[in-house]
Amino acid sequence: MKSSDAVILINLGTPERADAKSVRKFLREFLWDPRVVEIPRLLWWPILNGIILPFRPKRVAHAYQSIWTDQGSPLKVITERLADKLQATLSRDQGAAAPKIVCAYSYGKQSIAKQVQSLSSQGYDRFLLLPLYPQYSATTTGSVYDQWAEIIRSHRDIPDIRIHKSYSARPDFIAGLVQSIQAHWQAQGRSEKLLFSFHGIPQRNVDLGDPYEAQCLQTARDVADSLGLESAQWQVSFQSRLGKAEWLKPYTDKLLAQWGAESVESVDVICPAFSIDCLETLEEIQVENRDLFLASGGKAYHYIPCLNDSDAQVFLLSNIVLESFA
Ligand SMILES: C=CC1=C(C)c2cc3[nH]c(cc4nc(cc5[nH]c(cc1n2)c(C)c5CCC(=O)O)C(CCC(=O)O)=C4C)c(C)c3C=C
Ligand SMILES: [Fe+2]
Ligand SMILES: [Fe+2]
Repeated sequence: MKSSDAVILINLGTPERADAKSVRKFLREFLWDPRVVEIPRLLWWPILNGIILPFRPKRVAHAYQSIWTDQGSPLKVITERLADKLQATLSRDQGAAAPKIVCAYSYGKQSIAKQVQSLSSQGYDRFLLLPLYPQYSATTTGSVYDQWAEIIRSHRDIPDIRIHKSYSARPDFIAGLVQSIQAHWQAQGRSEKLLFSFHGIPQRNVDLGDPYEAQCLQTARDVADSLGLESAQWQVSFQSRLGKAEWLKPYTDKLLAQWGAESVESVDVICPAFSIDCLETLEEIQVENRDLFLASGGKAYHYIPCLNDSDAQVFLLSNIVLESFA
């Protein structure tokens, strides 16, 4: 490692403000990425512009308002805080050789290309792109590879840029999740079921070769094994689907409603596809799905936060950084 190394922590991105206009702008860019929605452009354009963008932003802006903080969107606030902590830890341990840590987002402000350009102008010449997606999917990490290829294409003297593809089964990632669940159990007691709710993707993507589902199942199994759980005590599900096509099953909301109706009394939910708490965890899982479970007959529902800027997350990422530049 040398002092001209830099790490770009990459997250999905988020609207600039919690209003319909900002959400529309964000969704227009995000949902137009062919990695995210694989429907042919000629078919997708009228659906996006005629059905989704005129109506969805108002409803989603409401959801964002319910989680917004004085500093902005939780996804951005916590990602930046994590970068600061990682920088402090690496600077403490590596001194002058520590790499510079910054954040970038696939959609919205602070793009990966802009960060590479800004770091290059400051003299940094070796880059690690570190997408904060533990499990690889073409819909998320694949799109970071596309942006990496764009950067390469636009340079004559190509910069040294490496990417970390995934970390779904790394022992330090699994240990971080295990510690977080155990700490939750110590503080709040243990529920009847532990649910691993991952962000969904269309079933078709998996049929065409996306390894995301297999990596999610691996993460969950490794954590459950480390906790010594029996198969009846835990389950995997998939949340946040969009549109009418079939997505990965079982669906989190349907499963929770079914459990409530079947007299499952209490559930702990953790979302290991998300490194950082965001709309999909803080609103959909912590509020919407809690209400659903309780209304269906469940008695207690606990959401276990993402690793966020915890020591376990900083430890995991600093290990990845040190290995990448070794
Ligand atoms: C067509 C759709 C989508 C796919 C495929 C998809 C995959 C996917 N997304 C994440 C992580 C996040 N998604 C977030 C929000 C979000 N996701 C979609 C659609 C797809 N995601 C939408 C439309 C939205 C916006 C909110 C909404 O309109 O419902 C976020 C949170 C952003 C925030 O600002 O807080 C994250 C993070 C993963 C990991 C993933 C596949 C593996
Ligand atoms: Fe998403
Ligand atoms: Fe959602």
